Amino acid sequence: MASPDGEFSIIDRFFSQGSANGPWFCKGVGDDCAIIDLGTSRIAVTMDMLAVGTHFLPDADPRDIGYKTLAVNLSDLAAAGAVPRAFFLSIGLPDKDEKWLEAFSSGLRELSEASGCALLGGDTVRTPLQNPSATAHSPAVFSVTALGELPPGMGLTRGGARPGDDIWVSGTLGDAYAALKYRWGHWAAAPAAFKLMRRRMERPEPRNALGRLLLPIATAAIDVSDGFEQDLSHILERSHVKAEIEWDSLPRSEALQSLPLEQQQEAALSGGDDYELVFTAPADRRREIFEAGIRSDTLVTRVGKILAESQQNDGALTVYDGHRRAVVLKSAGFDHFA
Ligand SMILES: Nc1ncnc2c1ncn2[C@@H]1O[C@H](COP(=O)(O)OP(=O)(O)OP(=O)(O)O)[C@@H](O)[C@H]1O
Ligand SMILES: Cc1ncc(C[n+]2csc(CCOP(=O)(O)O)c2C)c(N)n1
Ligand SMILES: [Mg+2]
Repeated sequence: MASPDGEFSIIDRFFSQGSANGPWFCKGVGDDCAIIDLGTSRIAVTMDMLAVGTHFLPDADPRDIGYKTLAVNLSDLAAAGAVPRAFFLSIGLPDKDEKWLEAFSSGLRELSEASGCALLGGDTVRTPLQNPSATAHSPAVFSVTALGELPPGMGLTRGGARPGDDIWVSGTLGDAYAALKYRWGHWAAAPAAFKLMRRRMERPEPRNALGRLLLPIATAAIDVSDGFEQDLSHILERSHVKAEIEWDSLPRSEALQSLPLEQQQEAALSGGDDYELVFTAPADRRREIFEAGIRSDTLVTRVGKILAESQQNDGALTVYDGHRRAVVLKSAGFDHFA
């Protein structure tokens, strides 16, 4: 459920009314991508802005910052099932730090080449430091707009889940958040486990190959940026359904499983920064989904079921442990303003 003081209430109140004003048929604000229908084809468009301090630790490697800035946008295209084709980059620089720019642009280029998504334009401005005595002088904000291609009439959204559908997750959940908690000094982990989890935080793998294969199979999809529970709830709201999840079936890495259960639950259910896909599909498509997982070399795990809105359970989403007791969540997930 969105907080009345949070990020989503700002979007709802001030920025959700515009989609009827233009001539392009497009699904309205509220999905991972705007899907623009040009008749003979469709284009999925997404924009994600990132800031040092909010999305990256102040000492993050600028190569990883470049890589992740594009990766999180490709992840939104994956959630629509779109093939990444092009992106635009805006960047604010306090000064001309060539070493930083070299590293940032090489990380960006690495994923651009690997994904076939080309940098076609952007904007570069000076963003003076507000506090001249600040020691940090590396660029602070970057924004990418990414465009992906969809076949005519197609495109996954958050809105198509139906009662009886299975709920699936790609990859594993919780590693990036656990790495962040370790870096903040809040949690402990063995060095080898931290190394694996840190990689997941620094270099998320957008699931575009899987997303593309799910296009004719899945009924709804979203990528997990703000936390599994919160992001699945967006599917539930927009599809007007409820859901139940089996905690024991949620995919977790061995590294995460080395942490105490409470920490695993906080990280996997509400941590965020995973950039995995959560998607729904009818139960008779299971074999095709496993095949899509194999073809895209991506782990796919069935974690729960979509219920009708009228079906009895306490909230829209209940996560059950192995004894059929509801798992109580410590946090509602990431929100910039809540
Ligand atoms: N300032 C804004 N103006 C118009 N629409 C907005 C604005 N901010 C967000 N949105 C829209 O609100 C919806 C939810 O945004 P949100 O950023 O949560 O989605 P997301 O990009 O999938 O998530 P994340 O940013 O965590 O990757 C999206 O459809 C997005 O395009
Ligand atoms: C320094 C630091 N602090 C916090 C986090 C975690 N984090 C930041 S933004 C976000 C959600 C997605 O963002 P958005 O909704 O803007 O796309 C998450 C889970 C991090 N990675 N680094
Ligand atoms: Mg998204």
